[in-house]
Amino acid sequence: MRQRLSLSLYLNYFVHGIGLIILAQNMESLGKLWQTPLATVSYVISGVGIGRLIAYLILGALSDRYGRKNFIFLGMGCYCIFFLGMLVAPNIQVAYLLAIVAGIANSALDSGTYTTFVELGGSESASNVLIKAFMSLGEFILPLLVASLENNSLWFGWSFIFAALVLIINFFLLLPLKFPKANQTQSAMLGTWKGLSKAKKIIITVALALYGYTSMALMILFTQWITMYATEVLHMGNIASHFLLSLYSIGSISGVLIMFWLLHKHFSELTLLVYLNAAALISLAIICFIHITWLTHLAAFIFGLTAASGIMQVGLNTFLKLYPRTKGLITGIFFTFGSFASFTIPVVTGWLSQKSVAAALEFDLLIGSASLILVVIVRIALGHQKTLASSRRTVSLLDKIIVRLLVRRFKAVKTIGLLKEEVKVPVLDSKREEKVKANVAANCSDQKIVPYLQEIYGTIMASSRKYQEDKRQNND
Ligand SMILES: O=C(O)C(=O)C[C@]1(C(=O)O)C=C[C@@H](O)C=C1
Repeated sequence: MRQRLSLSLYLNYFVHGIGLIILAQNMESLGKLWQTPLATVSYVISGVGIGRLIAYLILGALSDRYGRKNFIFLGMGCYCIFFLGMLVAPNIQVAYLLAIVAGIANSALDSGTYTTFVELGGSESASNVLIKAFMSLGEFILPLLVASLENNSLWFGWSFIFAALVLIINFFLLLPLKFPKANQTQSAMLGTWKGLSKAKKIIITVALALYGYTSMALMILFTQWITMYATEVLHMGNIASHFLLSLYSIGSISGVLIMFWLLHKHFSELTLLVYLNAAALISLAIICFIHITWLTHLAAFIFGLTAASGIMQVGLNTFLKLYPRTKGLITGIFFTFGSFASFTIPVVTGWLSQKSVAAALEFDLLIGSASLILVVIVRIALGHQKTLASSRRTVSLLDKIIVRLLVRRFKAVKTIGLLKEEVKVPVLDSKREEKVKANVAANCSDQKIVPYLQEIYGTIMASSRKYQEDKRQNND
């Protein structure tokens, strides 16, 4: 059941990946449909950003109250209206409204899905990072679909209908599935805020919200300017310049898979964020300052591998863990900051590019530095988090070591047993046992737990005796 639910949630994001670029990929056909120039179609795309900006906060907060499933259905419904409506939109005004509906769809899906994955428990960060992988899959497949429709002289609208159909099928798959209860404090998150001063809580909250902006801005700015930077500043050819973006995409998909694996291995999320943001910044600096072709290629790949590996999703996840009772609202706040980035970055960099394209890309260094500083602040302020899950990991690790040591102890006990047998001495040696318990007390740094440890040693020695006696009886 849980797997079916996850799969359906991911399928929505495959369609969302298509939705993200379907207008840009069909600009010419849509321009003809509405009899408008390309620039006007591009203006319609900005409606998606407006929709997101309006909807995130409201829908996020509402999803805490009215259930995740309803909001996922709302998102799917809005996306269907967008995909099918665009094909019959009579004019640019209606198209703009539909673009806003797509933005609302995006917000509704996000506020219902990211929260559900956290509520499903388990390796929730890894799940939320996989959302990014499904988006990339949609973004990868749509251009191929559009190109093959074009090559076969088929109607461009089929790609829109394909996306709507997947959503309709998914609606029926999702309908019977049960969702986990919303906003239950997950046991794995207990104690996350414990022991933090109010000032620290405010600092962490503000830093994570701002990270919603910087982590989104870092990617958007790069994808918007890298091709032009390569042609104008690095004097690369047309194909080589476009290839940089492909390398970034390949890096991104690989990065998401690596991130998924690392999170499954229970790597510390915040430590990962610090390393990945640092690596993204270094690769960006290489592209900006060291103009050697092969190095630029490698750096573009590494930038995708790090900056677009789902570090935004991991940031959101940390944020959600801190506010387990208002996850929808937190998702809304985080993505509102992200939407604000998709709105302001094109404006700021457009203005900077009037000076030079290099200045536009170099602005990403500033964003990357801010991102790194923010995750370092959160990392330091939160310190080493002692959650139920992390403490259990520590216990498991220590148990592994203890078992190894006990195996060695039993080997020594076996030898003692054989030696005692040779000289016909009984197995039980009460004096020696008293001495062992006294040693435990002497070696223990916390006197309060001495009686517990001595009790454990009583059991260990009883088992040792039994082991020695069994060996005697079996003559081995
Ligand atoms: O030292 C011994 O004589 C042992 O056999 C080992 C050991 C122990 O586990 O430490 C086990 C049984 C004895 O009663 C005392 C100690």
